[in-house]
Amino acid sequence: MDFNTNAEYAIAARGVRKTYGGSGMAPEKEALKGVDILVKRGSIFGLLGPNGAGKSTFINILAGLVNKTAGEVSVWGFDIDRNPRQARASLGVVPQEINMDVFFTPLEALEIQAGLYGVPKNKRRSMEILNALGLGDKANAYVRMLSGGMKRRLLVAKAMVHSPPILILDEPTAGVDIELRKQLWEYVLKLHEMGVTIVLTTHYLEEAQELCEEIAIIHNGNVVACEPTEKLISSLDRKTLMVTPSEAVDIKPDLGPLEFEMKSDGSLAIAYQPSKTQVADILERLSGAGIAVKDLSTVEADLEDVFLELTYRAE
Ligand SMILES: Nc1ncnc2c1ncn2[C@@H]1O[C@H](COP(=O)(O)OP(=O)(O)OP(=O)(O)O)[C@@H](O)[C@H]1O
Repeated sequence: MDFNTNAEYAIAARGVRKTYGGSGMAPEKEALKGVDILVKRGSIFGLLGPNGAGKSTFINILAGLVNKTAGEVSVWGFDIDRNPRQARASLGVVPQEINMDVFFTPLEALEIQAGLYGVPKNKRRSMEILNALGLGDKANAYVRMLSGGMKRRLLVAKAMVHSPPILILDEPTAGVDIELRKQLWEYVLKLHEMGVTIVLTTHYLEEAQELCEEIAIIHNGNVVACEPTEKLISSLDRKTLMVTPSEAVDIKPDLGPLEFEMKSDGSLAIAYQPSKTQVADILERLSGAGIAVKDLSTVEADLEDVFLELTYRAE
């Protein structure tokens, strides 16, 4: 990794460690154990990891809310130790929890937030942001009257008041139904099209696979992978061959060392490693077992397989 050209990166983190001090009976906790992460400018980057992996700790360090124990971090080219203000001004963070003063209207909430960030009145874009997030017609409604999905979009709006080039979303769709999730992503993608770099943490592998160009997987405070999504998935040497036999197979056929599963619709799902086994070999075994093939297709591994393999390897 090349850390000297930070200008190319929205976020460059090297050797980041965080040890939370113990208190009372609680021992010290090493939440990050030397994390290297590079996020390209203009990309959509996914930070994945099981509960307690260290994702929030990493984001809180970027946002200046948690002090790292060691390592270097720059945000939009600003070192978070030497230029904390510029670094902080370069990102907007959408928190996990909906924590808003429900007695304000969305417009007021944005104006207050802009004030906190010192955005001069003539530079504020509150209405523009509300419109972009589909909240224009709710500008003057009380926040407590908004639906859960609208409140989440308002959180995104609040994070954007100072026009940061990077938007960080911490578990933005946890507990959000599919329709609202789709809507939220539409708006986030709109911001991305406008040039905003997006970093999101998620437990939803499918979501990360669909949206993120690059993915880092954190496990137990270590980065176990940080690669373009496609590469990550293709690095996994695992595929499944789905076979529909011409005639129903009643008893479990003898396919030698091949691992397979008989599905309720009569098809066979045969797992194989493309580097070691050719589809032709599998077909030969099927033929040897007296199974004629009516149809077949291959299924690529997905992020879930990668995730399981990497986190398993890292145990
Ligand atoms: N303030 C704190 N003091 C002590 N330990 C902490 C503190 N904050 C987090 N931890 C511990 O550090 C580890 C990493 O936590 P962190 O919240 O960063 O994980 P995460 O990946 O964001 O998990 P989640 O997906 O549940 O939010 C966990 O073991 C957690 O218990």
